[in-house]
Amino acid sequence: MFHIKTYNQIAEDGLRRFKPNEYAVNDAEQADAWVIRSHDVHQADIPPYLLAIARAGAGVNNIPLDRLARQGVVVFHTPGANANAVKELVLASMLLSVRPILEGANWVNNHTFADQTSLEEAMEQQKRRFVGSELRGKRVGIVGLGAIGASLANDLLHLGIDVIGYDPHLSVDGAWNISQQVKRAKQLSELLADVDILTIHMPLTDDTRHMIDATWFKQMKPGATVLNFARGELVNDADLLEALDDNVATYITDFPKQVLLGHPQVVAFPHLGASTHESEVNCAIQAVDTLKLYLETGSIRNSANFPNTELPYVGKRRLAVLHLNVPNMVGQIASRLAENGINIDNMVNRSRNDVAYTLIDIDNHKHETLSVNALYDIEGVMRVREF
Ligand SMILES: NC(=O)C1=CN([C@@H]2O[C@H](COP(=O)(O)OP(=O)(O)OC[C@H]3O[C@@H](n4cnc5c(N)ncnc54)[C@H](O)[C@@H]3O)[C@@H](O)[C@H]2O)C=CC1
Ligand SMILES: O=C(O)C(=O)COP(=O)(O)O
Repeated sequence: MFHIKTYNQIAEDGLRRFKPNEYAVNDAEQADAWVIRSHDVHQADIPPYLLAIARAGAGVNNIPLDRLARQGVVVFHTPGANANAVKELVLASMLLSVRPILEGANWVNNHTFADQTSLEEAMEQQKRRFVGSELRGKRVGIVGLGAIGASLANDLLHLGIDVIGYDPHLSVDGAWNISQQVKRAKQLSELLADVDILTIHMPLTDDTRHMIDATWFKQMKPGATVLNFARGELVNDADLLEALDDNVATYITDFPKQVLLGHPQVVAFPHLGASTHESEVNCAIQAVDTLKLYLETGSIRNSANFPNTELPYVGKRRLAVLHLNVPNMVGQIASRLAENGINIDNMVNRSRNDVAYTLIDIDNHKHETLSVNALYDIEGVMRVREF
């Protein structure tokens, strides 16, 4: 029986995939794994028995990935599972940025009129205040062409928008998802100087924190709009406030900051990007399925801190070893097994940055006295599991 603890609102459709005879959800403090969304793991105590954390969502900046990797805790996330929800909110925000839709709705809702005739007269007289412009023909710059950025780029083309993208780390697979009509900026400056709307879709990392600062804003056209549905900490708020007094007309974000609240040129949502029923279900299902795969077979899919490592589970005795990525680990593991008279039947070893993972299927008949302690003796082994 595995024990699972959840943080945040995780869709029932996902949690139901934990079969009650094999999993207990939120019934014990000592959980083998957590399922979370934006819960801040940086401040959390990580118990030694925790095997994995599954983030039902894309961004993993709320999780100390490297520290957990060295503790042998595998972190999963759900790439692309909420991209459509974010994209649709970004599209809505782009429409809000060119037409004073909210202002018009607020005006009509916040007034009282003597009768229908006076309502209609007032409307006809006031509507000139709410004239906007169209998205068609505008130029939009997208920074980060991953699941959200790529899907957005393709849809914007259908709206008659000129799209230019920048992503220095774009994978070949990622590039295949993007229409050839999307222009590629080789330098960020090519994009910034030229767009009416800039939208950010890159992850928050130590390299990107506060990256969007005065050097970006100063290159932008007067009257430009900046959309940030990625993370608040990507932006230097002081520089943004100066830019809003200067050339940037509007900032629309999913990540409100105290210093920006109430600013007349700022529209902020309470982190609603992934909050659709469809996206919550997609994320929860993907998170639970990858977690179950790991807990039940040792295979790692969609991890954010360990290499993806899959070995079909054929019911043989299996050892799963999380270890540092240093020379001769596989040799040492194989020697220990040989010393114990154990024959390796099938094996896979993958590495990622400082850590690595070795999955070994062993001969079913010769292992009965095997103790995983023999492998823990090897320096650099973080965790050994037996199936
Ligand atoms: N508002 C919300 O509720 C949500 C926000 N997000 C945020 O959006 C981010 C992106 O999400 P996805 O598109 O699903 O992730 P993704 O991993 O598919 O795409 C991120 C892209 O950013 C690119 N990138 C990395 N560093 C870059 C840089 N310095 N300059 C330009 N591009 C760079 C990567 O190469 C990748 O193609 C997430 O990391 C998360 O922070 C994601 C989902 C929901
Ligand atoms: O997936 C992401 O990166 C998100 O920002 C969504 O966050 P949430 O699951 O709504 O707390």
